[in-house]
Amino acid sequence: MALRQALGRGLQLGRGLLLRWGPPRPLPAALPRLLPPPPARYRFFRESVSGLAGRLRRQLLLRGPRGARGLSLAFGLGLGLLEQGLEEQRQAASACRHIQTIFIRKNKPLKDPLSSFRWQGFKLEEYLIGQPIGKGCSAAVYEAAIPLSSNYQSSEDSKPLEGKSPDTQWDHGSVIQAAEAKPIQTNPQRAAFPLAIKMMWNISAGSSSEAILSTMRQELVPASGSALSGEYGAVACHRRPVFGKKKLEPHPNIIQVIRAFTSSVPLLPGAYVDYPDVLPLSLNPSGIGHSRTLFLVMKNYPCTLRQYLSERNSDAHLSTLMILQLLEGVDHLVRHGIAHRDLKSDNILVELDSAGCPWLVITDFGCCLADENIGLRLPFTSWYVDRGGNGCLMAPEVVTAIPGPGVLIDYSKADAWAVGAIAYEILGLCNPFYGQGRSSLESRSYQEDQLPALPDTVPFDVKRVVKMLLQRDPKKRLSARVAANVLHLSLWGENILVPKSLKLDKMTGWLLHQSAATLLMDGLVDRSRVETKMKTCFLANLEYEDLWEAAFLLLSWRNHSV
Ligand SMILES: Nc1ncnc2c1ncn2[C@@H]1O[C@H](COP(=O)(O)OP(=O)(O)OP(=O)(O)O)[C@@H](O)[C@H]1O
Repeated sequence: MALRQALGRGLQLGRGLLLRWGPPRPLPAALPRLLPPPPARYRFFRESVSGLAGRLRRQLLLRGPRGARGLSLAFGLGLGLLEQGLEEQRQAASACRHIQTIFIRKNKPLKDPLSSFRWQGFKLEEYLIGQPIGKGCSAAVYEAAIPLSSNYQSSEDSKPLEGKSPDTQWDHGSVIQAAEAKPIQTNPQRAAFPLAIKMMWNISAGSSSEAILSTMRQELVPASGSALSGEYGAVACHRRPVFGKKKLEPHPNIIQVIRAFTSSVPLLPGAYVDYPDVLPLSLNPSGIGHSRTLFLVMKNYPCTLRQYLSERNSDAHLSTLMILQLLEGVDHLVRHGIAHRDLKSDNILVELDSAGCPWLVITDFGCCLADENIGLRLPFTSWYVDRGGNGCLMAPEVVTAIPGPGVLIDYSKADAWAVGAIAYEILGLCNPFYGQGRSSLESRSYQEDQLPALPDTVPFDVKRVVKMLLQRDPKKRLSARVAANVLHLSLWGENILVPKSLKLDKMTGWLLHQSAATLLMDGLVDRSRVETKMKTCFLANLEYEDLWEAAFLLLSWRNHSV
């Protein structure tokens, strides 16, 4: 029954796609009812996809002013591309736009763990806080739950925050010392604590809510629309831009902060061992922290990318999917005029989808550049200007910049460079910019030919993408979008990437086929699969020029390698 409903929904959405290209040619209304018994299901599914894609293509052909004849013209790469009539290109661009419109709506993150607690979670007292999960330079992160949540199971390790004195509340001895020492959490533990609370250390923001929110505003960039609407932080939603600067639309590969509020600093497990100096006077007579600070509530992820990679060897396909997800996340940021500036494997969280594929989300926006006025071009007028977090993974154009009047640092490809460096870790090697000794490179001074060779098991296209992401010159470097498109085409577009026969109509047909298949997969199999999400991202960001650039690059690399 679920299968039928899903197929019905996929076909309905496909119909929506058809409607956009002209007079509807209705699909047989009885199609979902014709669903054959299980053994034939997948053949039927394949045929449905082909049929739907064929219909989509025919509608597109019929719609153009010059009709099908126009599209039958050869559309090649290189010179051939230049000779094409504008009309054909316009049609392809229009097909991309229409596909994009449909998939943008579908490119939503999964339900957050507090979606059924609309009016809850805006006060620290509502949470049950468990053990520390990790800490960085500016915060400690704890597992958490709202006690009434349906999936909460009481745990001996946790006690409610309210009504306990700091001294009796926690077992200070059972503290996990550092993020990297923590093994990947087991499922029962995470089921008891579906949330993670990040408690910022406040040593310079004062104790008023406004000052805290303003000073720590970068942390709020990935906050959802309702995250700040609680009374406790005394911040109304309409004032959000003052604190959050740019509003970032949700994305499957970007963390969602689902609640954010200020509160008094409580004594949490491990505080005296892990961060005694940043505690307020009331908790530690020699502490320099303020009594109030910012709390951010997120989904609790099982591990960071660093932890995941230290415990598992991923095959080439999974590794490519991981790099692709980071590129999709970075592209989303660039589109919103935001640079993360602190990408590293500790700032990427991982969970597994239902097929066991790692799902990556970029987190920790504390160092990001997200300014309405300057966008991605930071005036670098003195050494006091903050250039971001992670010195080792600072792109060459950022790390070598010299301040002066009128100097601007362009961050539009800086995060893409960091993805290139992290790709080494994903592909099973050490990050070339982390190591010590002679084998380590510095982003300030390395030459591209010094980059370590990637193993033979890494697909050729992936090797080229990594190399092109690590180009010193941002003009020669791939943008996150084009790099992502190259990987998408490499992963699922193999049959259209035939030199000399790459034609416009073939590409458009392939896109329509992918659209129909993704719509059906989304409803039919499991929408929380990484592969389906990635295809949705690809189709939601479809730009004709970027796609051709990616196809052209791929073919030219392959031609040169022969
Ligand atoms: N939502 C989450 N789910 C699970 N673990 C998390 C989550 N958020 C953070 N962590 C863990 O806490 C650690 C520290 O978090 P985070 O990087 O946000 O802190 P930070 O102080 O801002 O770090 P940095 O030193 O990079 O500025 C992470 O490396 C990770 O191990």
